Amino acid sequence: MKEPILEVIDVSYSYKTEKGPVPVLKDINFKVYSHEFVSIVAPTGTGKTTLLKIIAGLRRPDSGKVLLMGEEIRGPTPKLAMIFQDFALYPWLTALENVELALFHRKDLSKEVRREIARKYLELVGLGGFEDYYPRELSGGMKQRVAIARALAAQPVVLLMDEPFANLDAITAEGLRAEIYNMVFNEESTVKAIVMVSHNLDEVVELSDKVIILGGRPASIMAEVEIKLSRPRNTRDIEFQDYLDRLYSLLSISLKV
Ligand SMILES: Nc1ncnc2c1ncn2[C@@H]1O[C@H](COP(=O)(O)OP(=O)(O)OP(=O)(O)O)[C@@H](O)[C@H]1O
Repeated sequence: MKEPILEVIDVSYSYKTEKGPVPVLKDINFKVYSHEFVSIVAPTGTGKTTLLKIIAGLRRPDSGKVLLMGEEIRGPTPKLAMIFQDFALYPWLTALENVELALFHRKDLSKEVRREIARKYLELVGLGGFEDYYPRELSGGMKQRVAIARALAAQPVVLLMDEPFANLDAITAEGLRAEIYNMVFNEESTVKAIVMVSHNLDEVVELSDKVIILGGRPASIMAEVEIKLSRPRNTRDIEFQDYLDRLYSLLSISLKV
C-alpha cells in the first residue's frame, strides 16, 4: 500500500485567550498522498489558517499530531514551504535575493551555487530577466511568482499555500492558476504534495485532487471529496460544474452546523 506524504492525525487545537480557551479544531484527520493537490475549504473564521499553521509546525496541536513521511512535525522545517496571500517578500531585496533567502540554511552550498539555484527557480516561474527587480517594481502576479520560486528553492517536500490567489486581480489569478500545477509538479521541483487553503470554490475544483470541507465550532471535517477530472480542467465542462454544485451544497450545510 502506498504511504502518505502527510498525515494529520486526531488534531485538536484551542487558542488560549484572556477569556479562556477558544476551541477551533477538533479531531481533524486526513492523509495526503504523493502528487496530490489537497484543498481545505470552510466558511470564514472556521480555522483553515490555523490548521495550515499546525501542519507547517508554526503551532503545536493540543492533542494529535502531523506526520511528514512518517516523522512527527515538531516545529518549522525546510521540508515544508509556505506561500501567503500577501506574498511576504522583503521589499529591500531584489527578486533574486528574495529567492536566495530560502537557501540561507544551506551552509553546504557556496554563495555562487545558491545564486544559481535561485536563478533556476526564478526562470521556472517565468521570471528569467527580472532577477534585479525589487518587489515594488513587480506586479502582484510577478510578486507571487517570486514567492513561489522562493518556496520551491527551499526544496521542500510539501508546499502549503494560504489563499495564494486572493490578492491578485481576476485575470492574473486565472493565468497563475493555469500554470501553478506544472510549476510545482515537475522534474526541477522536490515538491511531492500541495495543501492549499481557499474559499474560492472555482479555483478549488480547478486545482484539487481532494477537497477537505471543515465546518462547525470547533471545526471538524464535514466531507472529503475527490475531484476526478483530467487536467487541464475546463471550467465550462458539465462535470466541472457538477463538482462545483456539490461543493457549494456541502459548504452551505457546513455553514448551518
Ligand atoms: N491569535 C488568535 N487568538 C485567538 N483567537 C484566534 C487567533 N487567531 C485566530 N483566532 C480565532 O480562531 C478562529 C479560526 O481562525 P482562522 O484564521 O484559522 O480561520 P480561517 O478559516 O482561516 O478564517 P478566514 O477564512 O477568515 O481567513 C477564528 O474564530 C479566529 O477568531
